[in-house]
Amino acid sequence: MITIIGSGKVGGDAALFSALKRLDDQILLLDVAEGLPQGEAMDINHMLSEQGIDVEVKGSNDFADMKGSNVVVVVAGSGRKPGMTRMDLLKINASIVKSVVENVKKYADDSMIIPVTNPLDPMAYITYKVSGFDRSRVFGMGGMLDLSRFRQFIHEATGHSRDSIRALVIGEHGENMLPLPRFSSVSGIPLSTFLPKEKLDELVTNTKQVAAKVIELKGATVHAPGNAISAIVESVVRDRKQVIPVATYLDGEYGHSDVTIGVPAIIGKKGVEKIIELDLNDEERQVFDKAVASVKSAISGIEI
Ligand SMILES: NC(=O)c1ccc[n+]([C@@H]2O[C@H](COP(=O)([O-])OP(=O)(O)OC[C@H]3O[C@@H](n4cnc5c(N)ncnc54)[C@H](O)[C@@H]3O)[C@@H](O)[C@H]2O)c1
Repeated sequence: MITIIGSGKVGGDAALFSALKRLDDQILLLDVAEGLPQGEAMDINHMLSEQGIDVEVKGSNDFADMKGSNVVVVVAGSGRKPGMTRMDLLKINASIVKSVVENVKKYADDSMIIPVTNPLDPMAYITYKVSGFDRSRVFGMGGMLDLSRFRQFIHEATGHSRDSIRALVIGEHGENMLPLPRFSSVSGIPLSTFLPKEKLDELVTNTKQVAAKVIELKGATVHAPGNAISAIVESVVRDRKQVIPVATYLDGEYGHSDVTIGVPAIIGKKGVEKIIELDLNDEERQVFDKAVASVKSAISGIEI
């Protein structure tokens, strides 16, 4: 069973995409808001009925219902309002994530947890610490979404099919994210073959800023994060061993310890099966280290 805790905009969409991809026979939506997960589940089940898909989506306010889950997505909490940074959400969401993870520990202590609530990297740290799970079982979704945005900008700039574009974004899911043109390609051919440096710099800047633009225009980002969650869940449940940037706990990798930050990792049925260490150049390393410092500073302000 896949459990999604937080049945708001992103949680609802993650359930929808997961059901359409038939990632499990049972998907549970949990929320503290009475009626919301039940209504969301009914709405999705009605759609699945027309599609002829035998995935059962259930909505509940009872955390005990997550017993038996192999994957738990934590997307409970407030979202960014226009003008807010992800860090503004830190204090509000830290206590929500702590209490939710206590429940995951209580009812689904064999599961993997995918934190999504923002600010993502500190929330992934809280999740890791509060759960006490092995670090391979806690990996946050942030970079997967950022890379889909980077991919879209590359598609717009080159005109090449989205299918042929591979992109990578690591670091903080926030102001210090690190889109990596050097590790992105069109059909395996480096991006620099297609676009001059100034254009690549522009795409990097746009990738960092576009979430705020979507929030300004429609109030929240919904479909791209919902889909990105389902992509990570898919790599786990189908043991695809895809290389996906996830916010996971570093223990010496990239020269850092005791911090949770976006790095590329092989994601399969055992969760994070291997962290891939890229040979970053000086410029990239500087941004990555700044991201680590930013997350460490956020973490230091939270009582766990
Ligand atoms: N990591 C990412 O890439 C990414 C992308 C988009 C959104 N987010 C984050 O995801 C979170 C949710 O965003 P949203 O737009 O779906 O918000 P939303 O307000 O639509 O939904 C959040 C839901 O969480 C529920 N909730 C609050 N406290 C809870 C608790 N203790 N237990 C269970 N449920 C609880 C609320 O009732 C609400 O239904 C936000 O923090 C947002 O910033 C992260």
